[in-house]
Amino acid sequence: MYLHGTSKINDQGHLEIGGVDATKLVAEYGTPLYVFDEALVRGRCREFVEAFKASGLKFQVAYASKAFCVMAMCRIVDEEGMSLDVVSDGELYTALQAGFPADRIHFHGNNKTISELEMAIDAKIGCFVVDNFIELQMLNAIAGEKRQKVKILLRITPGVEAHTHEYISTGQTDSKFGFDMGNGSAFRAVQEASQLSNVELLGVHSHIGSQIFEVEGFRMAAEKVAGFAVQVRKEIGVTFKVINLGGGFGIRYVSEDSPLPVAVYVKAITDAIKDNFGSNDFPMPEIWVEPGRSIVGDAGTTLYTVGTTKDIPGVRKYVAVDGGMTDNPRPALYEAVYEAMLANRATEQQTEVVSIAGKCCESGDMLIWDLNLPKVSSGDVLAVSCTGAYNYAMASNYNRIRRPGVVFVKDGQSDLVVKRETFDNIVGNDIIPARMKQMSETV
Ligand SMILES: Cc1ncc(COP(=O)(O)O)c(C=O)c1O
Ligand SMILES: N[C@@H](CCCC[NH3+])C(=O)O
Repeated sequence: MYLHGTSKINDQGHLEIGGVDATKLVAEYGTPLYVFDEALVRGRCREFVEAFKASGLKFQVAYASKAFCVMAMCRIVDEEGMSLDVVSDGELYTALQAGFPADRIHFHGNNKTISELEMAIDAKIGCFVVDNFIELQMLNAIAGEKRQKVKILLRITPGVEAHTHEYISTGQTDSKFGFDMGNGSAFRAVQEASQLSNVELLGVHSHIGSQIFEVEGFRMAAEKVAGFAVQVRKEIGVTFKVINLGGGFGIRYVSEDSPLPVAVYVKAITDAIKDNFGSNDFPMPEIWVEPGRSIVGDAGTTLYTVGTTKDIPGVRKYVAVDGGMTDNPRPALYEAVYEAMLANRATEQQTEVVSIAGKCCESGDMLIWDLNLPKVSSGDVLAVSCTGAYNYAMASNYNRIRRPGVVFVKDGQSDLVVKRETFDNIVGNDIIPARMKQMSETV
């Protein structure tokens, strides 16, 4: 398993993260457990901020909180001086409860409800990323009722899509998100927005995909957005002050993955903006990005306890852990691949190939296929790396399994930042109608 950030193997032959022995974390907090390497998270935030500073452009780095949104994470993002992107009232509420400055919050989403818009306007958030014409009119109307003028970006689909390792230039992009540039709706959206009295159009936003390993797609997107900006300035006299190029920067899930250093992605983006805008007699816009996975992905490790095994000679050995698709749905959803090791026997020779099964009542609940490990026993601690993004965030209570706790580790210290769910959490919202209580009492 690739050792990320501060992870290392200590003198006891155990995995250690943030200076804390994984077996100690298991003894203290139980399993499954999400463990975050806080120094790695902060380091990534700083890499983005420093790289943008080096460009000399005005910028905002907004952490895409959909990747992992809990109050302690919002505190880190605030302390690192970044902005925060939310996509629902739940994420907005989490940020506000954590004391995140509202004016650095950006609100995304293709179907924001009236109450979400009201909540965000009341909180005086920094920017709405408007996705469609209905939202644009709704936002203008609600802002008017509240006697406010709100800042917006328009989300446009520039016709560049990243399919992990390659990019396609599509004419009319088939996407549920945003205003299409190809069919003219992006242009109409700018016309419409610029005439509304309760919105201030700052510029446009585009997001081309996720887990991207090259810079080419960002360059293509910057080029197309710049072309659009120039056209808009010429034909309707509207000048974009902000260009947001979204997120999508790739991380190393498995040893074969080779993401670029953050500074390389950022330089490519800022160079593309400088090239395309500088050469078109256009005032240099502010550049915003929204990294999610690349801030938290490889900082997360999930610790599990090994339970049962099933050996089918000549076929496969299944090793079951006490979590699975409920805490990490990505293998089942996307065939995502992960690396893992025995955290309590990290230096032992790998002698068998096993497949890691979850505990859900579902054949598809497999975390890792064909993993080399030392001979595994019940009670061993399995550490799966790179589970920081879209794991806790997408966890579920399928089979009424309680969501794990989350711990931040740093400099030999561990802090619980999300408690493990309790049985009360599981039944807490259930209601037995009175007539059923009466029936059971009469039986
Ligand atoms: C609009 C938008 N911004 C930012 C992100 C964050 O992407 P990533 O986690 O790949 O950086 C996403 C998710 O893909 C997104 O849809
Ligand atoms: N949830 C996805 C990424 C979606 C990003 C949101 N636009 C994942 O786990 O990789």
